[in-house]
Amino acid sequence: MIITHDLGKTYGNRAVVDGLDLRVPEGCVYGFLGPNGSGKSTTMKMLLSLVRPTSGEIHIMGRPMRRSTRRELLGHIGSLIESPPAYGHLTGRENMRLVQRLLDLTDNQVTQAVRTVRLRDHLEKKVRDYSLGMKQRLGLAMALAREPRLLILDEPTNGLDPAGIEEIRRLLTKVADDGTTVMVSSHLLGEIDRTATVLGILGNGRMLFQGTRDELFARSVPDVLVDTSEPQRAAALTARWHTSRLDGATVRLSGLDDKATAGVVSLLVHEDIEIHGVRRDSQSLEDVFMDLTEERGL
Ligand SMILES: Nc1ncnc2c1ncn2[C@@H]1O[C@H](COP(=O)(O)OP(=O)(O)OP(=O)(O)O)[C@@H](O)[C@H]1O
Repeated sequence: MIITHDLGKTYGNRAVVDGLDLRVPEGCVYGFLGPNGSGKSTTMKMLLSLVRPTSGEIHIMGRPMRRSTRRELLGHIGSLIESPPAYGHLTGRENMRLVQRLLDLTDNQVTQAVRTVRLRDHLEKKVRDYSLGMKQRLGLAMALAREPRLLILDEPTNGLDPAGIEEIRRLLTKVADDGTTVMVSSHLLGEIDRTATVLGILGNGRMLFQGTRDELFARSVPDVLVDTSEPQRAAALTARWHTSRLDGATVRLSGLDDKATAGVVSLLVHEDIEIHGVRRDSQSLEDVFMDLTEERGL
């Protein structure tokens, strides 16, 4: 649905987005993750022609994004970038009517969008009296009303309470089930992890990882835990080659593959250190994400 080649944006002499090759498959929920300032918003704005790329190419729905194709392509894309777009002094219904006129939509399209985000009972209220979650849902209804093939959402869960976050997650899954491809950004893995079928992780404007959750897990090497009667000495001996730290009576070693683990065990045995157990720690996806982003010094 979205393919970019070497997409880049430079402000001054700073590359904010650098050599990005995005692959967003049709029909997926693509979770676009990265710490604050990593370039997610800038990338999404380039996809929407709100920011001009410094380099690279964008293909959406199999067609290059150019001046000649932009209007038509954008007609198939719904988006929510930064704060919710509605006017506070108007009611939800009045805001939806504005969008309807602007995009020449049918009554049915508007009704359906409002039903999807479950705002039917709040349409007569002024938007300034909406909660943040309701404002986000109205923004989503505005993006959905045109029945887009692609939905691009920048941090839609930002600032929401757990119930609001759950509501957005549920909505995105439903929208994707109905056939719309969704690209959604967040700086918190936990907020979109279970909703996203494909993940793209950005750090300092570069793609650190792109693939499924299983593929992300497969790339990670869980810590090795060594139980021993002499943890201090074992940690000191292994610290020379590996990141090791004491965890009570256990030495925790990071980044060891199977061969390196065998090397460490053999070293400790050679030094007459009694080993009671060696095992791999279990990891959450959050750990993997943190490892990946911290590794690159973000
Ligand atoms: N118009 C601009 N001029 C100069 N620098 C900019 C401009 N827009 C963004 N930046 C810088 O580019 C970097 C990436 O910003 P961007 O908003 O794309 O990141 P982000 O990953 O979306 O982060 P956040 O979650 O904080 O929005 C930031 O350091 C930001 O200060």
